[in-house]
Amino acid sequence: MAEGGAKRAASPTRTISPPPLRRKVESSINKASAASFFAPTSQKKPKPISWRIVGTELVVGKYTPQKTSDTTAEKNRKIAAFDMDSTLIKTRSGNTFPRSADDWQWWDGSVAAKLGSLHEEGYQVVIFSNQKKISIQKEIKAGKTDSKSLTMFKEKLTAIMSALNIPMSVYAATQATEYRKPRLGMWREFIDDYDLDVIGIDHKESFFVGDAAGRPNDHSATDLGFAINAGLPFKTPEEFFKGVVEPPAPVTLFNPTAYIKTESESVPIPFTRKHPLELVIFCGSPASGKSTYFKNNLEPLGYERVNQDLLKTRPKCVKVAREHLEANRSVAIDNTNADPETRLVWIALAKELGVPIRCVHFLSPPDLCRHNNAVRAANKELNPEARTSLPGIAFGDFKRRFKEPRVEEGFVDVTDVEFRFQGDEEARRIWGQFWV
Ligand SMILES: Nc1ncnc2c1ncn2[C@@H]1O[C@H](COP(=O)(O)OP(=O)(O)OP(=O)(O)O)[C@@H](O)[C@H]1O
Repeated sequence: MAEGGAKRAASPTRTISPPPLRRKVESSINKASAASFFAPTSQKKPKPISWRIVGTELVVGKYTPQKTSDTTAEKNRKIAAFDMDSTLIKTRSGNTFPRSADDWQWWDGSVAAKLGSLHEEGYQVVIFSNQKKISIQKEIKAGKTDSKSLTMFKEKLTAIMSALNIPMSVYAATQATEYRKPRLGMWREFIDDYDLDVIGIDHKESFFVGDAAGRPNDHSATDLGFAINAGLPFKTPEEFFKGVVEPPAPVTLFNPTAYIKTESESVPIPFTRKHPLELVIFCGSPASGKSTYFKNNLEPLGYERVNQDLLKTRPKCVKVAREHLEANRSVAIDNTNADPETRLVWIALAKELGVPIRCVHFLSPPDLCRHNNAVRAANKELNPEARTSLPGIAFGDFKRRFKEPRVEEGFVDVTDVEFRFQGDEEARRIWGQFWV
């Protein structure tokens, strides 16, 4: 379990075809700003554990026993990957969250021996954990190195990895960025750290074990989604450590593949111009696909784009839209325009200038918009305007204000737009993963 929640019995292994091993996603994180790569804490006497902090979002620990034999294959390596909380360990106190660094015990009596055997069998052992309770940002800003929560995490992992005493590493995502499971940032970082794109991974023999499997009492399905994204067979701790078998649980994460249509289906009905000069306003949630739609459909027809994220204020938007219309250039207002009051500003402008006004309404549901938001923030190449991740409140605010646009408000027409994925194979591979 990543950050609290209930757990249940097992589901059988699921296997899916692996994605290409590695793709250079331009992280929003400046790696140069990260602490030196696995720098030992002392130059004189290297300790078995080294730590690396990436930005404020990822903690990486690597444990190398003093006396160890390298059992891993030089080619096509087998990976034994685990979630941590409620998978390898649980609290001793019985609390959902640990009280102190020593508030842990093995999740099951078989854990330590089993991980030791995996090492003997040539597996590379790694932990991928969501740890949003660890705070880094505040302390870095204050010029300190470690927060209390980070110190506690390091102490706990030092004890766990020392007890196992096998070569292993831990990746902990501290914020809701590209590193957070089910997203693949930690997996990519791991592949990068161990040159696994060169060495190769035996996906059939590798696996990921986690308790967030989407079963009725699970707090989420982020572990299952992570395994599917990484192309790893998935097991629950009950199945892996106790041999319990249960029917597969449905993946309860937002599955974007429903929006990826076949080639012929994926061509949206084209937007057509109705008047030589017109004002078009968009209405749709943040990250519903408005700007992408403009770029694909209206820009080629010669419409000018007015967008408040770029122009900052509504009066500025009105001023720029007016200038375009007075110069005989059709305009699209690429804002959310959630309610009739906001839309009235544009209807009034159109009326004043004697220009017909139309509305394009984006039907993308909230979970799709959240998905788009996460994909956009984490992938530079799918994010031409370098947008950062919008907070959840942005979606709630839209929902609260939203009133469906109607022709009676003063529009010539209202065009409903269903989301259809458009992009090349690489964009489809990224966008088609579980993100939220
Ligand atoms: N038709 C599409 N096909 C594939 N991906 C899309 C499509 N539309 C949007 N996306 C993805 O969703 C992200 C968000 O879309 P976009 O920026 O167009 O939304 P928006 O409604 O303009 O957002 P905002 O209101 O926050 O400005 C894009 O960066 C892109 O990754």
